Amino acid sequence: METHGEPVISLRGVRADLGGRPVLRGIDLAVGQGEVVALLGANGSGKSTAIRTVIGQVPVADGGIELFGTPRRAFRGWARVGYVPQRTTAGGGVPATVAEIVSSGRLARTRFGLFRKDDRDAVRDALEQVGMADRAKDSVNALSGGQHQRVLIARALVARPELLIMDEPMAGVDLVSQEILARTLRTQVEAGTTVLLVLHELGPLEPLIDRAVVLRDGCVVHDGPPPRAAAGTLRPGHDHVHPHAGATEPIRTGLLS
Ligand SMILES: Nc1ncnc2c1ncn2[C@@H]1O[C@H](COP(=O)(O)OP(=O)(O)OP(=O)(O)O)[C@@H](O)[C@H]1O
Repeated sequence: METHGEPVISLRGVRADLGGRPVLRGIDLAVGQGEVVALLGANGSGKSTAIRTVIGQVPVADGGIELFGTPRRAFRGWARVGYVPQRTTAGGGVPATVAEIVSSGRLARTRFGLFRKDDRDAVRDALEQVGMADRAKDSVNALSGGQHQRVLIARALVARPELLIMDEPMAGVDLVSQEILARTLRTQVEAGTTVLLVLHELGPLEPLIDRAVVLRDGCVVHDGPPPRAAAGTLRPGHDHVHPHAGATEPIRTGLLS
């Protein structure tokens, strides 16, 4: 997939260690403006770690990361980036309302932390996009997993980011919420938002994905057209042999093994 101008995200030779063990072993990855790139791979292949190096939550042992053409260490434009973490601890008993959680994503865009009409409108718009406007005053602890995920996505969208980074947005999400999330993402992509997302399988997001990058054991083993889910090869525990467009040899991506 061709990229347009300077990449929005660029990783070059990125290495990272966790618990004294190498987890990323020289990752090269570029995401161009307006591109939608899926990061795929088996459990433990380093997908979450890769995106956490991008947002600065995991230190880089070697290599370089740039965001919007600026070295990550010098990057200050975090209001341009929306991040949806893996949904494990989110909410975790914190007594916050849906509107409060979403508003927290707007702070970087407010002037002096004061919420003006624009900011309140943005919170309402984001909640409407994910179909949660009628739950604004409810405690997040009263929500289902899928509704919770919709709130986290609204929080990422409320600052109107140019780049959206999401870690398994569909994991543990019911069908209704999956459809709403797919629709929300389509709206973002149509508006030109750049997207990097970790996925376990392409699923309902497949039509939106421009490129798939497959990790295995901390290395990129495929970077190109998304593997065809329709071929029925995305079975957990099996190597996925993907016939690369134009290549004569099939590429063993080890998608979910
Ligand atoms: N904080 C940590 N300390 C030590 N090791 C870690 C830590 N976080 C992750 N790891 C290890 O790093 C490797 C990659 O983990 P990572 O979460 O990036 O994988 P993943 O591809 O996102 O997997 P999953 O699909 O299960 O989310 C795994 O072997 C994991 O056990």
